[in-house]
Amino acid sequence: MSARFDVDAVLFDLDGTLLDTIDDLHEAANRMLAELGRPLRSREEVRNFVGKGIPKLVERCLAEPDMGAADFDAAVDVFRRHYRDTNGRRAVPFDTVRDTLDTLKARGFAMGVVTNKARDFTEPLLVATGLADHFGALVCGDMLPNKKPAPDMVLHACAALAVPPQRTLMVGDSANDAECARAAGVPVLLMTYGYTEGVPVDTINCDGLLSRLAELPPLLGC
Ligand SMILES: O=C(O)COP(=O)(O)O
Ligand SMILES: [Mg+2]
Repeated sequence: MSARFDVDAVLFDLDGTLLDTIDDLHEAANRMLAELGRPLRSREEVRNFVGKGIPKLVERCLAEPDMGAADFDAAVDVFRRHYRDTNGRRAVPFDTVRDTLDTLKARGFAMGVVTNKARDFTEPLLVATGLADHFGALVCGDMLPNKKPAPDMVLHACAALAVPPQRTLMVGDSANDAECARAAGVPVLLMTYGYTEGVPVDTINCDGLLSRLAELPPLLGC
């Protein structure tokens, strides 16, 4: 089968692309808000707040621009304490993720995860969901100075996999992934079911949309 993308490596976003993590994030956010005496957030609100890492999620949940730095840092610590407990409890791979990763691994593709989630939460989550063994590179939001949408994390993952950006494809769910990949010179596909910070996915500049990950292997020639 001819490949639409002639690549050796595939990089995946995590939240909203490989894993449905909203229930765990929502519960941790509302435990934090309850502990701080603030109004709770709906699942849909938290879904729209995910994408730029934990401090940004906490900032969006609180929506208190005048909060001092010390209080804000304390709120982030409260969120982290609760997320350590909820992380991985209800998170599950989206439909066809596991089988597709197995297929690509068997076909010899190098694979990496590029997520704005912090490393301390990403590693146990990949283990809890049984995905950890698929990836030769893991680049998390607190490992480099610049998170997605800056290109740094994708370039770092390419270097770690020893595959040049022009032989790599990114699969994500948000404008953060699309802009990051584009800036790194990597083509990018977006899942239609993910977390887009409230932006309609079909308005984001990318190389194509997938409604389930099983649509990916044929585009890579398998
Ligand atoms: O932690 C986040 O805000 C989003 O994580 P992601 O980059 O895996 O979508
Ligand atoms: Mg995402």
